[in-house]
Amino acid sequence: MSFSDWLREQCREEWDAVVGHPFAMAINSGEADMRRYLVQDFQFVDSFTALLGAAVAGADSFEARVPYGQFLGHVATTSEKTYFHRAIEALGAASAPPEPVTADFQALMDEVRHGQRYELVVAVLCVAEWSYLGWASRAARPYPDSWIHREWIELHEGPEFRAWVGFLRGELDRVGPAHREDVLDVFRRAVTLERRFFDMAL
Ligand SMILES: Cc1ncc(CN)c(N)n1
Repeated sequence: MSFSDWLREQCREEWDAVVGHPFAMAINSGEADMRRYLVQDFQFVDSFTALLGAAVAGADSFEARVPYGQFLGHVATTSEKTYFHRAIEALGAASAPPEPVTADFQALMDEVRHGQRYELVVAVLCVAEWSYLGWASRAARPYPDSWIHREWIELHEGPEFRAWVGFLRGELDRVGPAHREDVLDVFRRAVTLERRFFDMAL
């Protein structure tokens, strides 16, 4: 079993609650009310983008920095950024202050970013992306007609996103085992926050 598999096993109950969460399943069926969720998630993505920057800085080789840089460009400049703008406008969703779970998630991301421990930065990124692949890969085809649901699924599924998650898991497998307990602690906290985030949106 790889280290990332082992981490997931330690949090199996919470993990399954995230990837099978009723809100995620409602995204997959095109029935989720996305307003509150997206307004909060746009705030999550701000700290997430900063965390990607910390991964670029903290990685120990050029080969490792490049995928973070590529994904950073993806989130910050292209599909994901325009998705938020288009979707929030189409839904007529008013901006809102961070919910407690959003603030807690931002605090965890800021904590590991300021701590500058690459293995902990990767642990949070890996939970965020791997768990999203988990629920999105459960979506049945054809995807929903509603572009707001369909595009959100497509952003977290497909060959490119799978390769990105594979890269993150590989990094965690490479640098994590030397810091087993600390990595598990951060991984677990991030999984719990993912669950709470979907609870908030429901
Ligand atoms: C809360 C949350 N977690 C993960 C993702 C996937 N980047 C997200 N957009 N939002």
